[in-house]
Amino acid sequence: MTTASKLSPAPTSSNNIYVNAEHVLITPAALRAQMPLSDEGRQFVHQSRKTISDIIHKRDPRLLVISGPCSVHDVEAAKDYARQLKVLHDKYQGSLFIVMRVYFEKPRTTVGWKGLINDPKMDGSFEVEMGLKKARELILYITELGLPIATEALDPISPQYLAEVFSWSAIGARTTESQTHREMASGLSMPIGFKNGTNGSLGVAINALQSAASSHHFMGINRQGQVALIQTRGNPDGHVILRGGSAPNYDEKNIEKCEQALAKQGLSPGIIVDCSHGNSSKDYTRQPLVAQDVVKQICAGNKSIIGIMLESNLNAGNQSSDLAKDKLAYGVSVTDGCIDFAATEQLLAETDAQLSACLASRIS
Ligand SMILES: O=C[C@H](O)[C@H](O)COP(=O)(O)O
Ligand SMILES: C=C(OP(=O)(O)O)C(=O)O
Repeated sequence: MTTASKLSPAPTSSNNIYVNAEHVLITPAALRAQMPLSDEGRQFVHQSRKTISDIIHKRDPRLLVISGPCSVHDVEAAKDYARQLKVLHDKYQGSLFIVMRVYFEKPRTTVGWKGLINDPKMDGSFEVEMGLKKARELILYITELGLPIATEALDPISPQYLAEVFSWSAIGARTTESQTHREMASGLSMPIGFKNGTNGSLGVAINALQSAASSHHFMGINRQGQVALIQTRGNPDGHVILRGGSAPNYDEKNIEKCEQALAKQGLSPGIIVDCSHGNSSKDYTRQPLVAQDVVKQICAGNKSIIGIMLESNLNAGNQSSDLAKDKLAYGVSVTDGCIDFAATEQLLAETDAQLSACLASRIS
């Protein structure tokens, strides 16, 4: 110990040194009571989850299509997108099971806007309670339309507020290796896809599948917002999402490599191809090319590919999330670039036409 004269004054607590403030939020139970999921909505989510599980386990030969904006920042534009996607959902239900990508939480490489829940006004005011309410309002609306919803499970607390409405979730490339996310996935009620790592590593996703299929005990919150010991059974509907890394990984060789890695661990081969991110080399216009290649593989006999993911919005490209509200273009992503709705519609029409011809051969 140095002498007292050399010591700086001790803080009054040795904890929270770098914490500026804490604000207590509405509890999950209170939010759910204020904005309830109807009985019909619950039944719809249950049925949608079951359909996705059937696709994963090859009891349903259709292709799962997860399509929607990289992130939601404008609830009205997202509703507009949902209404248009619902038409395609119904039209192509013979060959495709179309689910809307509704991403509220963005994992950033360094820093940046972290999504509608974290900062709904996009101005650094971080009104998280407003974000949770806007998110819940949107997913209840989409459910009422009769369109299933997919999201990324990033924050380990938000599922108590929203997850009852989601039919599918992803664990992202930046968190697939995280024990916290694997534990959370082991208790989530919907099928969960694990992305390969941002560097392309497949091993982290395979390890995650094994972990999330197992039972875990960990600290979390309950519906009343209390810290609780959560004990899970393990999620039986895990699968891999190939999203590419420094190079794409959707080609036949990489799909085969993934099938072999899954088989080696005794895991059933369920693979979704994310047509964006590393697989499009971050060029959104390449997404249809990726999807077409994947559909070609399926029609050539591949049985392990169960779905595709598209980053799609009303309008093409992206714009900065730093723009003033009145300068933001309608229906354009503020995160990764997206294909527009017309391109999405054309791609899904082509996919339906090609798959319809080879669907029967997918039933093993
Ligand atoms: O899907 C979205 C982005 O790729 C992800 O959130 C990372 O974004 P960033 O690298 O711009 O932070
Ligand atoms: C962040 C995403 O993807 P990834 O985790 O693959 O980077 C995403 O799908 O929005």
